[in-house]
Amino acid sequence: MATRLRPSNKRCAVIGGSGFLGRHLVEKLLDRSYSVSVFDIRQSYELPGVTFHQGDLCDKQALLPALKDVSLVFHCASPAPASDDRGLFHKVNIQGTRTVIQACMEAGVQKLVLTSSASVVFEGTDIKNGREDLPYAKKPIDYYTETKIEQEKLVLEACDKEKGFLTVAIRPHGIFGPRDPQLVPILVDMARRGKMKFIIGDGTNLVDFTFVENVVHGHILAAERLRSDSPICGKPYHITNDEPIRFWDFMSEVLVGLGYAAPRYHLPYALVYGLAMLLWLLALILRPLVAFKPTFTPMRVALAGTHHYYSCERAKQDMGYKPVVSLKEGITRTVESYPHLRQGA
Ligand SMILES: NC(=O)c1ccc[n+]([C@@H]2O[C@H](COP(=O)([O-])OP(=O)(O)OC[C@H]3O[C@@H](n4cnc5c(N)ncnc54)[C@H](O)[C@@H]3O)[C@@H](O)[C@H]2O)c1
Ligand SMILES: CC(C)CCC[C@@H](C)[C@H]1CC[C@H]2C3=C(CC[C@]12C)[C@@]1(C)CC[C@H](O)[C@@H](C(=O)O)[C@@H]1CC3
Repeated sequence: MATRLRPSNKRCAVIGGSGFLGRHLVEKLLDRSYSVSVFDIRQSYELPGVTFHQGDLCDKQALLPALKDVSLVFHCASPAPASDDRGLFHKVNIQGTRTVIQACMEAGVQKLVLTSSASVVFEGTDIKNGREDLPYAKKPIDYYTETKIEQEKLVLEACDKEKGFLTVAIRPHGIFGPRDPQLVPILVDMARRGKMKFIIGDGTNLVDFTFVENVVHGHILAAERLRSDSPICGKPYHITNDEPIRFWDFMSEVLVGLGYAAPRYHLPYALVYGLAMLLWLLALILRPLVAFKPTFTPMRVALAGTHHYYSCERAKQDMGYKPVVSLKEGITRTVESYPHLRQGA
């Protein structure tokens, strides 16, 4: 029996749908009666009703079948920030995003929602209640951020009402939640290796951490409000929990929740950042001989030791955004979702 086609505005594709954010987004879209196709370089799960297309987003011929009869595309694919692979970031986040835009236009996609990052304006100095009109970082701290800036520019510049191709960029910050591959698992690994005894700086720096369901909510709000008469066309939007928290309080709540000791002893921020820069340089010089990835990268230290939280006022104003899960509930649900990461597990 032919599958009953949903109205075109309920047919979407999620590029990067096998990932942490992507899978949560796919699950919520299914709940909201979208038909969903996933395009990803790997398949990490099966879900009834989801059509998987496996391939590299840099390959337009591989991408096009996933965009057939689709009006809305979410692009939330990126190499993992920890890979620190400049060539890969450029290939996927810049060249690959050009390919995504071309494929969307060829396939007649009407809306493209990009998952950008609030860090596109972060240069390692304090940002307090930063608004979207802050300039892009002139000296991004890492290659990942460097390419996320170019990626966002490409997508927002591609917005063309005359051609009926509308785009918007969502800038989450510090996404956490069940199945997160890079925040809690890395934190626990560091704790297990005895590297979480120290607080970098005075421990009072406020930051945004955003529970994944709030990020999903922001993406779907943007998608459903993206119309030619909408103010959001071609613009970036911060999506956070709107509850800045001390970075080290968040770390401690997660660690203690999983049975590990909270960091106790303070180390001067400038000292740790300087050491991280030296280690990064050493790793770069020795790369042809030996590959090692420092745990304390300049970006991680900068994020751990400075204020960086962002205003969601524009998203509240233009999309009616407000978080659907509180930080406290998000932390509780996240800790409960990682029994295998508990101390002694
Ligand atoms: N995790 C965070 O804290 C955070 C914060 C802000 C923004 N973001 C952005 O959110 C998006 C999703 O991040 P995540 O944390 O879910 O990461 P993730 O690594 O879990 O998911 C990324 C997905 O992209 C896929 N992918 C990578 N290269 C690909 C390619 N060449 N072709 C096809 N698929 C490819 C991966 O297989 C993976 O499934 C990314 O764009 C990231 O920059 C993440
Ligand atoms: C130095 C240690 C104490 C830090 C240990 C935890 C870190 C592994 C995470 C703490 C903040 C996280 C973070 C990201 C990656 C993992 C952490 C550094 C991002 C850089 C991931 C990519 C996103 O685009 C960034 C964003 O703007 O949201 C994240 C910022 C927070």
